Amino acid sequence: MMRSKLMNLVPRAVATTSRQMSTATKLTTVQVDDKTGIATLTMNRPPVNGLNLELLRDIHQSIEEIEGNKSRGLILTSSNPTIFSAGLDIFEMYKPDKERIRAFWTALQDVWLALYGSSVPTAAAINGHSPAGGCLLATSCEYRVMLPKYTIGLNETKLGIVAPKWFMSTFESVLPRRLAERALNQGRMFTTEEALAVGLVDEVANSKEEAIAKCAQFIGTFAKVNPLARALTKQQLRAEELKQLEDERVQDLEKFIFFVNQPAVQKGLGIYLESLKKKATK
Ligand SMILES: CCCCC/C=C/C(=O)SCCNC(=O)CCNC(=O)[C@H](O)C(C)(C)COP(=O)(O)OP(=O)(O)OC[C@H]1O[C@@H](n2cnc3c(N)ncnc32)[C@H](O)[C@@H]1OP(=O)(O)O
Repeated sequence: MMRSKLMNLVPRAVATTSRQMSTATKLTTVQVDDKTGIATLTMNRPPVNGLNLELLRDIHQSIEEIEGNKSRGLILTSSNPTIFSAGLDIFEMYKPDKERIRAFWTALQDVWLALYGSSVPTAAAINGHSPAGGCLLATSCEYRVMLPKYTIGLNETKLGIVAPKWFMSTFESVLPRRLAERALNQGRMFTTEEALAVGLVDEVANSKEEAIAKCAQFIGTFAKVNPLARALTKQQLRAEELKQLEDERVQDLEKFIFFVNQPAVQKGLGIYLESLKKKATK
């Protein structure tokens, strides 16, 4: 999959303005800085950037667009001032529609394969909370800059659900194995400060603009590196995890469908949704 993307790695000419590649009618926007050639992909699904089918499809399309336009890098961020992404939209999994839930999980697989396997350098400007699926998106990138006083982590066990293997291996590609295992079992959410201390994020910034600038600086470190050599190196390092999901996509989908339809899981998701609603009315 990544091999075809490598064809796009011919350096592009740089101009001095920024241009909008996607329209705001979608749940994502892509803005390319023509000075740096770096694309910023912004998630924009109020209220919390819950990853539903449509947002996942738009994220996937935007990543493909960025790959196709020979951008020099991809920065993932959110238009919400306090939330990067609340993770998977629980309404997609609670009392699910039979057809839609299959499309939903397939779209999530597509996004992960495209982002984790992206041929361009990737960074996340984490400008708010980033639980579960939000953490998956951030850790699929090569670099993370986070704003203070937010939280990030894979909290699935706290919801009574189990993160699939590829969520775990993405997490483990960033954190030491022992720490990743403990955090996954605990469903631990790290504060920005804790995330920085353990290496779950690389830097802290005081504003979204600063976070984006730091991400761009990281991407800039590859300016003098041959893009094809860099992409092939990244591809080799990530090949095992990517191949595992590519080979087991159907089984992964069936496993998810079986799991999510278990009465105990449905009950747990219902209780969790109620607790989120109660929190909102307090
Ligand atoms: C079965 C196998 C699957 C394995 C993989 C699963 C991966 C996942 O991603 S599961 C989802 C995990 N996500 C969470 O646990 C996050 C839950 N949300 C929160 O913790 C908070 O909402 C917040 C920190 C993200 C934001 O807090 P705050 O700014 O205070 O906003 P509210 O809590 O008031 O939320 C506003 C609004 O949005 C609804 N909502 C929040 N998160 C989700 C979500 N993930 N899915 C659907 N809806 C969500 C929340 O209920 C509020 O709704 P209203 O009360 O109707 O306004």
